[in-house]
Amino acid sequence: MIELEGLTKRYGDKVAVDHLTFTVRPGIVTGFLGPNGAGKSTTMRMMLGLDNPTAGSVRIDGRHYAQLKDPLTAIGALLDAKAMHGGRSAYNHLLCLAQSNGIPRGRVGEVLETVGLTSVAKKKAKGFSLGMGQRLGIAAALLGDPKILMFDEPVNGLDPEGIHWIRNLMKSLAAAGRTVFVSSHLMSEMALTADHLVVIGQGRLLADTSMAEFIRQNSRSYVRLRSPQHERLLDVLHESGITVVEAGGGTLEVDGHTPEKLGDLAASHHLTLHELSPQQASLEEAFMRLTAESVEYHAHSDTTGHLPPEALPPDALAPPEERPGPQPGGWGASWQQGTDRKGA
Ligand SMILES: Nc1ncnc2c1ncn2[C@@H]1O[C@H](COP(=O)(O)OP(=O)(O)OP(=O)(O)O)[C@@H](O)[C@H]1O
Repeated sequence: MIELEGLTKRYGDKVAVDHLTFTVRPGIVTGFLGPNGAGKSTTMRMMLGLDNPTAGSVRIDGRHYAQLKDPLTAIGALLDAKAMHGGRSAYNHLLCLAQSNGIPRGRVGEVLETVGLTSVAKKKAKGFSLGMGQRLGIAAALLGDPKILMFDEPVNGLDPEGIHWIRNLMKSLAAAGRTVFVSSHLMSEMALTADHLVVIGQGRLLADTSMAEFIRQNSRSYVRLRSPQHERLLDVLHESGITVVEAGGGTLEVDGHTPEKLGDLAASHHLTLHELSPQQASLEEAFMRLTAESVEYHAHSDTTGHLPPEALPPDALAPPEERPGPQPGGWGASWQQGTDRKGA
């Protein structure tokens, strides 16, 4: 369990993390979301004792990080996959970590096997691709068989097979009773992986709730209708006092009424329906609605901080399997943190 209480970090005038209080519980995957610059990495660094809080505290199973004996056996983390000695082989990199934390040598081979790097164990890490580096970072996190695992953008650079693998790994770690805390900008991936969400914006807590509740509270649900007797259907709906939005392509959208009621209404007027489908917004849309006010870095010209509806991705309402990944250069495109900016 990770417990944050009033956690705050200031860099000069900049409040990077602002009185965060929440608990990350065992047995589930908790997703950590926020727009660029929201304070996620800073929060994770303070959890690992890499940055000192200006105020507040973090406890790892009841203790401050500095009080942990052999910290890798209590909490394993992937923060920056490139933060390793490139001249060392993957095996030696992990062996050094193991020796400094009282972890038996045999565990190195085990974690290399788990992440699929056994065949390149003797190769120097500087020749690794981004995806291989991520796998090595994950191996380091697993090395001490810790009860708590923390991953900052773990799928960054992984191919589809790798993404599938890390998703299942996180779920199985949680199912085994471990605490799993993961940040990602890939909303479709987060929707498939996390059970619970902590969302921050400009350093402040915006939500701490289950995935289902988060989407329900922050998104619109409606029914989509399509009929070859479009005009007649519109008339029937209007006559029944039902507000309709014409969504283009001959589709109609209705809020606040069940598919059953709308289907029965159409049938009672002998109207044919080619579509009658309940729609639930995606995690991406829910996230963008909640954080629109706190997005620091906009890719469009609106300076108010509000995202107009037309700025939402056109696929935001599509089911996850039909949604493309984040667009290059869009808000969803993640960028690897440079250590220079994080050095304080
Ligand atoms: N060492 C530092 N010195 C000064 N400001 C910093 C430092 N590290 C972070 N910040 C600032 O603190 C804020 C939070 O940054 P942080 O990297 O924690 O956000 P993030 O949510 O991880 O962002 P991203 O999604 O882009 O990775 C940003 O405004 C950032 O510029």
